Amino acid sequence: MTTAAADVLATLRGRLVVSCQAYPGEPMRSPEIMAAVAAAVVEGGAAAVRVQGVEDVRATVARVGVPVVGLWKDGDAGVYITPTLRHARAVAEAGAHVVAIDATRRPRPDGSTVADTVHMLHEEHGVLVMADCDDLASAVAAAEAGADIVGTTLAGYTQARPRTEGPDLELLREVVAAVGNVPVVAEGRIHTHEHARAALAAGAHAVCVGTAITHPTSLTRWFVDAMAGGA
Ligand SMILES: CC(=O)N[C@H](C=O)[C@@H](O)[C@H](O)[C@H](O)COP(=O)(O)O
Repeated sequence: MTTAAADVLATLRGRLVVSCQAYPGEPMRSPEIMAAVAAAVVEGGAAAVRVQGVEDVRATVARVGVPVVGLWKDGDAGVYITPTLRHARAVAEAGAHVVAIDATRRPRPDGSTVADTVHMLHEEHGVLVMADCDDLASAVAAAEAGADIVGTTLAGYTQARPRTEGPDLELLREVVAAVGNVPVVAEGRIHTHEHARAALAAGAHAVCVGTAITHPTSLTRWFVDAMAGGA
C-alpha cells in the first residue's frame, strides 16, 4: 500500500463518511448538485464522501479536498454497484481515491471476481478498494482478496441477511472480529446519532451515512409519516 493510501485509511479512523447520492429521475440528480452537497457535508466535518456515477465522482473530486469513495451503480437489482472491471476502471479514471465495488459472492456480470477487480485497481490505478459486502462470508472473502476496506453496505439488500430496522450491528461485530486489521466501514440504515455511536462501539473504523444526511425526500417523508401517526 502506498503512503497516500495508508493516509486515506488513517484519515477515516473514527470518523464520518457521508454518502451523497440522488437516484435516477430525482430532482437533485445532477453531478454539480451532488458535488455541492458533498462540499456542504465536508464543511460539517465529513472525513470523506461517497459518490455515485462517473460524472459525480469527477465533479466531486474537483470540488472537495477530502477522499472520495466512488462507485457506479448500474441498475438496481442483482450486482449493480460497480459490477464489472469496466465500471471499476471508469470510476478510478474519474479520480476516486477509493473505488467501492459489489463484493457479495454473487457472480459478476462480466465473469470477473472480486480478487480480479482488487488486483486491477491496485496495479493499474493505485487506488484503494472498498468491498461492499452482504454477510460474514463475503466480508472474509473480500479481505482475503485484498480489499482495503470492508463495508457492510449490502447487508439486508440481498438474500444473505434480513433487513434490520437500523444498522446490522450483529454482522458488523462478526465482521470486525473476523477480518483482522482490515478496516471495516459500517454502512446501511445508520439513521441516528445513536446508530453511529453504536457502530463505532462495535468496532467500525468509520461510519458511512447517506439517506439520513443527504436525501431530503426520505427525511421529509419520515417527518410526514411521524406526524400522520401522531408521533
Ligand atoms: C444498498 C445500496 O444500494 N446502498 C447504496 C450504496 O452506495 C446507497 O443507496 C446507500 O444510500 C448508502 O449505502 C448509504 O446507506 P444509507 O442511505 O442507508 O445511510
